Amino acid sequence: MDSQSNPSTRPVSDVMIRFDRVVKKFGDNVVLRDLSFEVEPGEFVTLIGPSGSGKTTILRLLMTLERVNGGTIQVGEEYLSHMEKNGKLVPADEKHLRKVRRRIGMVFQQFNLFPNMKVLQNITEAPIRVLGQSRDEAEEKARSLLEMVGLSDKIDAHPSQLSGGQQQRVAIARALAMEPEVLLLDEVTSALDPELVAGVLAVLREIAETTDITFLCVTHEMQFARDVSDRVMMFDRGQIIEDAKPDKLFTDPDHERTREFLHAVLDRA
Ligand SMILES: Nc1ncnc2c1ncn2[C@@H]1O[C@H](COP(=O)(O)OP(=O)(O)OP(=O)(O)O)[C@@H](O)[C@H]1O
Repeated sequence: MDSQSNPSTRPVSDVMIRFDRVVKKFGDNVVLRDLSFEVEPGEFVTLIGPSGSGKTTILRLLMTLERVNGGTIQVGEEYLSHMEKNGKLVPADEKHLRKVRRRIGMVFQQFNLFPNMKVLQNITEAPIRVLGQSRDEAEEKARSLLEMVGLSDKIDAHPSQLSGGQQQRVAIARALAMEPEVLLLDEVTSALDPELVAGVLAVLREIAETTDITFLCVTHEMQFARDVSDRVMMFDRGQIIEDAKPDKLFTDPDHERTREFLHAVLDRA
């Protein structure tokens, strides 16, 4: 068996995210069935698939908002559900979970900004409280991030004074301020008016191209997925049925379900 086909024998330094035979159930509903996949450091991987197939569940497991019912998840060399103690794997405690969680940022469909804080404070709050940065350091970083997302002039605005697209760009800046190694994107444009989508996608594209952050992205924006992803995984009924480079998957998929899904999505667009 080559090392590619057996995730558990590959050196961990090659892998930023590893799901190894993960099972996730909600009651009798088995959402993920022995799911295994890996994402390399710096890769941009997109998950596509029908509604309800378990894509968001994958991201929520990585954020430790859900727990696995079987199998293991690793971020870099660290397990989410377990930690190493005296050479043995034991169940993770809260401190360990916080440490792993800190490596991961997430941007949601709903921007979830703090409504009572101005844009600047929305971005500096967590770096000051969680990373222990000084206010000056956090504000300097926030200013450069706001420039990156094209919102330098909104630094003193409140979220309610911004468009949805601008709020989402603040949410992206806020996630980046925590210096994540992994950024999870969950349908980040689906709550936006169509004319605001391009601005948000352009920002994400720039971040993907100019940083070494590892991305795991769930989206229905097929053109974006095709342009930005290193790999696209087609997900159906709790399993990856196809995992390929975007040009291959979008033009010549191997699996009939992928073909049907792409037709359905592109017909709707
Ligand atoms: N907290 C929960 N309790 C019970 N069932 C849940 C919960 N979260 C998700 N599910 C179920 O798990 C399945 C997968 O949901 P998930 O949100 O991961 O799918 P998805 O592929 O992201 O779908 P969509 O594209 O519609 O967001 C669905 O059947 C859903 O009803």
